[in-house]
Amino acid sequence: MPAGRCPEDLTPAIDAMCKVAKDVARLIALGGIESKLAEAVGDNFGGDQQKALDVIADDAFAEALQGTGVRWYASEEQDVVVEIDTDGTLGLAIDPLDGSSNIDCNVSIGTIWGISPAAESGEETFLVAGKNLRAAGYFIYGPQTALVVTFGDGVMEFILDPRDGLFKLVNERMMIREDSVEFAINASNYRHWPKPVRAYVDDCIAGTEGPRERNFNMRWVASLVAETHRIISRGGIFLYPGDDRKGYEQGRLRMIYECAPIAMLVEQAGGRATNGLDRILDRSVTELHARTPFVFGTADKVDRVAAYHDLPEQEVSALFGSRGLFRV
Ligand SMILES: O=P(O)(O)OC[C@H]1O[C@](O)(COP(=O)(O)O)[C@@H](O)[C@@H]1O
Ligand SMILES: [Mg+2]
Ligand SMILES: [Mg+2]
Repeated sequence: MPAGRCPEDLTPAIDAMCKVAKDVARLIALGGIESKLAEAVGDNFGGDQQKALDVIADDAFAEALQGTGVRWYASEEQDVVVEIDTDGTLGLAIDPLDGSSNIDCNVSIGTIWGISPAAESGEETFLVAGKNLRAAGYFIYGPQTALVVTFGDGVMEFILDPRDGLFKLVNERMMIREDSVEFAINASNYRHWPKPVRAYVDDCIAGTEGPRERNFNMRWVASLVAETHRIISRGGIFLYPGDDRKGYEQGRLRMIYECAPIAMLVEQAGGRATNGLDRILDRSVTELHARTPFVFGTADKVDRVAAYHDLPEQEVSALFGSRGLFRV
């Protein structure tokens, strides 16, 4: 990363992660030729199947972060917080490989991370509100490998130049556009969603004939990183609500190493990130792998989702779908 763009005490950790991201990108490019990266190798603490690349990426980041000032390492792929460097002053939370279900089909995947001040224990470091984060970012491994990062003063985008292996600054201040008509949600779970979420999506789908009086478009990549990159690049809204499936009461996404870092990036790009109602960065969880419902994107769209939660019961039920209160 070019000098002066990153706080000095974070530079060794960020540089180390950039080196690993380059290796991971190369490994992904060789997937299927040299190794079977999507092969199932076990289960993680959250009950998800671990793919070979999940474990390779986790090992590589944990090793590279040694001696970079990181004391506590909280990873999706580790049962508990790991102490890397007793003298370190930082805590690093990481989803080493996001979008694992896309490894075998050549679709964008990524790495999400957030850095906070280290406290005396791993729990005290990570079981606090996300507004404590000093930096957050993701690497996206797609047609281009990119780093999108914030240190609390806007969001920068760097693209990896394969000719010299350097991350080059291409966007000094990414801002979420407000005019997008795209929403992202896994619609196969429609019947499980809470009524306000169904009502919100019903109204998008109703298009010009519904209360929104405009047509919308839908995208679902199933890689949070890819979804975030699209929304930060051109606007829209993402929803992964809690639903009535067993184990999905708080949705699917994990607060500490997925939602909080993405929420910081989204806010720094002028957007909003909530659990449907409340700001993600004001909330904390009581377990390392705890999940949270997650809604983020263009501010007015995210606010609108919260407003649907405040509508009276009859306004969000299927039989009274006119959303009269929104029309007046
Ligand atoms: O398969 P679903 O339920 O649509 O969930 C997709 C979501 O799960 C995730 O893949 C979870 O992340 P991991 O791959 O790191 O477990 C997100 O990237 C994505 O948004
Ligand atoms: Mg993930
Ligand atoms: Mg993951």
